[in-house]
Amino acid sequence: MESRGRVRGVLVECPDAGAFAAALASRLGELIDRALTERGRAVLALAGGRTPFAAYRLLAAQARDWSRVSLLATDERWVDADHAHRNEAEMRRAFEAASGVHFVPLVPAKADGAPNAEFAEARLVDLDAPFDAVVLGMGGDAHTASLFPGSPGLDSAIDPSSAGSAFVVTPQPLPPEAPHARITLGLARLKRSHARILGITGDGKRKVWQSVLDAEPSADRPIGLFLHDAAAPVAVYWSP
Ligand SMILES: O=C1O[C@H](COP(=O)(O)O)[C@@H](O)[C@H](O)[C@H]1O
Repeated sequence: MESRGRVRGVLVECPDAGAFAAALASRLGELIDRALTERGRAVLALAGGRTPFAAYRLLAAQARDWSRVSLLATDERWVDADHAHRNEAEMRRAFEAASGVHFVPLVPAKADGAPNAEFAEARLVDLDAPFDAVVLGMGGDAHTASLFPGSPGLDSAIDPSSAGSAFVVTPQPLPPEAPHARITLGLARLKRSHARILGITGDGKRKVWQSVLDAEPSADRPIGLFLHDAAAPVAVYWSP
């Protein structure tokens, strides 16, 4: 436990990417097994992007009854199910070893027409209990999930009085590595979890994380809306 900025929280510093993946997979495995023991079921919302995927592959190799585990992305790109930028598709590949695990999509298999959150909301109706774990990532602009600073849709997605759990956010500008509108879980839904974890790697992201802690919470740095909430602490996993 250590104090950073004005926030107390857990920081797990790992010496390298392998140790980061192992530590994250181990913690997620503990959280899943606790949920299975206590509730007979586990539901996790997992970051997409790139950073956590080695951890997901290690997690998937752990032995347990995966048929009682459901996974969804914290956010999804408005693309078809087989698109290379679809977070869910990448997760399905990472969890191939986890026989029987369930995936809850946030976007229809054919992402036709204007992006909308109706499909996601319909899937989330059955997942009203707190998540067992939420894994967040963070971009260099301090976005998390698809809560992109300064983007259309952000205000509703971070407003605790907004109805619903899922929102359309269109990053502005569109990130070159995944230039798509997004469906993201909102701030309140992401916080409603038995555990919140942020996974980041590299000195650049560590500096962003520290600068967010040192600043007042603001919609300009959406990850700070989690990191500054003492009522919903975030464990941070980091490696160079
Ligand atoms: O677009 C996204 O970016 C963030 C960060 O991704 P990373 O590749 O820098 O780890 C990710 O957490 C989010 O789920 C994803 O859709």
